Amino acid sequence: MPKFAANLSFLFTEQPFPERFKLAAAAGFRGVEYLFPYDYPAADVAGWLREAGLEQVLFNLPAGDWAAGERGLACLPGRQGEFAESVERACEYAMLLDCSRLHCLAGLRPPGHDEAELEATYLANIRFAADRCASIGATLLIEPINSRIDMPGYWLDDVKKGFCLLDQVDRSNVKLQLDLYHAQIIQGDLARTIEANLGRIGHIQIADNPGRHEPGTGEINYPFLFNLLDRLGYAGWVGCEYKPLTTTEAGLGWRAQ
Ligand SMILES: O=C(O)C(=O)[C@@H](O)CO
Ligand SMILES: [Mg+2]
Repeated sequence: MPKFAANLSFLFTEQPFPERFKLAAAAGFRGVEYLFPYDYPAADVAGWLREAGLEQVLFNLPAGDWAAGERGLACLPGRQGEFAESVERACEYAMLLDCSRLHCLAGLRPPGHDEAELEATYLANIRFAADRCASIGATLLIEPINSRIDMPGYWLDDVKKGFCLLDQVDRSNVKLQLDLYHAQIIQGDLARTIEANLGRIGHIQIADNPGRHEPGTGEINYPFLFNLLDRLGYAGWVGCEYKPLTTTEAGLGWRAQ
């Protein structure tokens, strides 16, 4: 089986954020990821990781005004200064948390700008972020997210577009974050997509479809895909980014199958 990381924005939400680290460790996870650490001092988060014996696998760059509905800054013309600040803040946390993967949200398609302008803005921002990440030994991840159900208006909403952007960015420390739940909604053909692009995939996330619940609750054949990842020698992490159908603990049985 691959290495599974608990996503603490989705799992163990029965308890406050600081408590979730030890719950993840007690449930057998060795790594954690979450959306954002910025509500807490990095030294506190580092302490929770250390006490639980966990590796910090991944978190996101600040993504604009999340509460107001923003979902990243990278494709937004006119927001480059704020984007640069978000890169700096994420890198400060990554160094203190010893985290070598950062995910950069693309943003929602803004009205009044053509596709060429959004793409040029995105590519320039991603190259800037990649070079700063390289200076601390980190990989920058970009993730296709479905815009049909979970994030209407999201700009990077196609898996092929994600791989095409990787080619254009042309930085060896930029990889694709393949969230198999989103990929299933966007296009399916999961096994072939993994097999054809393994070297360009820097992180994987899982949830079943429909519902975004734990593996085994929907149409995706996760035992088959986990076997495939083992057979292909995928050495990265698989983030458990799903909404437990009932409780987190009750929904962990799929790992033993
Ligand atoms: O929504 C997802 O899927 C993610 O991986 C998040 O990090 C994006 O906010
Ligand atoms: Mg995801």
